[in-house]
Amino acid sequence: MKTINPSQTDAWKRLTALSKKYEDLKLSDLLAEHERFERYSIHFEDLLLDYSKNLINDEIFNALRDLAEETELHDAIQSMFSGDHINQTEDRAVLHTALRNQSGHAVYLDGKDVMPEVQAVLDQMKSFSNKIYNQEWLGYTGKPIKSLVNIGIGGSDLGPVMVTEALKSYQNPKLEVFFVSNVDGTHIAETLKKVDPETTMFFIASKTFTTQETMTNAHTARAWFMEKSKDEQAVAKHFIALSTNESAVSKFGIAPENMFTFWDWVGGRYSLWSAIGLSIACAIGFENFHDLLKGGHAMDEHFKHSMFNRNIPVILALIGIWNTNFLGASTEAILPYNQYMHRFAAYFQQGNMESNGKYVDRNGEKVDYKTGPIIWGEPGTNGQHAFYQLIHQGTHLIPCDFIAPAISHNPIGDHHLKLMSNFFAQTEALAFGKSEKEVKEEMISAGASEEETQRVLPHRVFEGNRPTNSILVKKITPYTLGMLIAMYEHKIFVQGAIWNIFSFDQWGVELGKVLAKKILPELENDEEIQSHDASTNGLINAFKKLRNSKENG
Ligand SMILES: O=P(O)(O)OC[C@H]1O[C@H](O)[C@@H](O)[C@@H](O)[C@@H]1O
Repeated sequence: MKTINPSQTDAWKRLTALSKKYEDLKLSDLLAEHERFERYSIHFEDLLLDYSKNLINDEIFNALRDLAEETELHDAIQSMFSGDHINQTEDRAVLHTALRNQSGHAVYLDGKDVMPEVQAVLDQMKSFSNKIYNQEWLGYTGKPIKSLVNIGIGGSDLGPVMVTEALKSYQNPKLEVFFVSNVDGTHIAETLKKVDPETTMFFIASKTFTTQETMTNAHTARAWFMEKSKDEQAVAKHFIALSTNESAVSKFGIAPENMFTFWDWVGGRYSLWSAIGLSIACAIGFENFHDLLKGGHAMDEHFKHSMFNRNIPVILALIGIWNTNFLGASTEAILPYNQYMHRFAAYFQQGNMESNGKYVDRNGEKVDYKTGPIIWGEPGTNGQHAFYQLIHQGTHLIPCDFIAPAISHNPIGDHHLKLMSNFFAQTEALAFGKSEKEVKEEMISAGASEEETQRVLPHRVFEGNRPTNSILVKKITPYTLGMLIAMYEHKIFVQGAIWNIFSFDQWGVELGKVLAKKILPELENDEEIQSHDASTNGLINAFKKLRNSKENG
């Protein structure tokens, strides 16, 4: 991939000028145009993206599309799908799309087709997950497995958690799934209280098989299991590994036949499509897992082959760039109006922030423009009663993605209609707000005095003009969820390509890890510490005093 500084392109300069020219652009004016919805929305299969409630017009959109052209996005997409080592700082290809490739065509990496290996692991996953799902895999006392415990963190946790939660209505009711990620002993302790060693399968999920949190939790789980079973042979029936690191897996004591492999060209935060997704396949059944892959692949094809102005991930990415780099937004909220998707925003917090949280460009130089936004969100309508106040009337511009299914898995009474009325109401309210005139009329007709109306008026006015995307799908099925995940993955990719940063490394997580390793032995005794700065020394020494003090406990 070539390195092109986006802020030096003609399109960027035009966009800067356009942000001044249209600084008074009003969503209420834009949305008065009858064809606005037809022109600023896209259907792809059962998915609809409405991006008409954004502060863009044709001139702005064309300049954004030119930015994509000028920064050679076509070549970047081509490079990723064709297995170039686009993760240059780690000298790796980025081929998670091969894991869900349903085309029947080869995917070459350094001249070798990776599809046979991908298929072999999928076959292994299929046979294992069928046994678990159908209650045919028996534990060391001959009972079927009832509890699945995935031990992993970051990309080896968030994807499996998010998907198993989102697809809970597909789960075999005979199975319960648990996720242990935090090194805080509470996480594993509380989980072990709920499971029985005779009927529990532990999935040790770690790409590197060296991550401190995961290995600590895995050792604790194995010690607990050994204490209960008192049988070394029994481990093979209750522990499997999902990893790229064969030697560390065998050192831990897991036999090769109980290891499900993947490859260095699968980034951790893109790995739910790989063996890391095995807990998903076991919980919802392999066919459903396969549908998830198919949905992801459908979005890959759309992304690869659609023109930029009809390309959902590209459009989302360009709108994000407009909001971030030209309208001053620093954050984006993801708001699924679907309770099952309650971990979706948390999942893309890692997906987006670990990928595009970079201040150095592909030349190793500090960027002079903003890169990845802060991602957060909660399911609607909970968020409405928590943080929407700030989105409506705060001083920050917070572009939001609203996501909802037309059909609920739980069609009870009028719950879904109420949920959806909130979904539609919020984007309307954010766009149009409420004028002084409206507030005045409303208060007077409710019997408020002129004086009271004047006093409260400014507080009850909503400026509006807050941009949103609305994403509607028919139903949250494995296939649709696959499409949605791949849609955001590619949005992140497009933004990273345009921002000229490396989206597939994560050096930023290293420093803290290294320092924690250095500090750990210093905590193992009660000696006073002098080896750090004033604050860190002070904190460590206070911690040592506190843990030894007799008072309160
Ligand atoms: O799967 P592993 O190797 O245990 O890594 C877990 C996580 O570790 C680090 O925080 C990062 O590298 C993440 O991208 C990764 O997902």
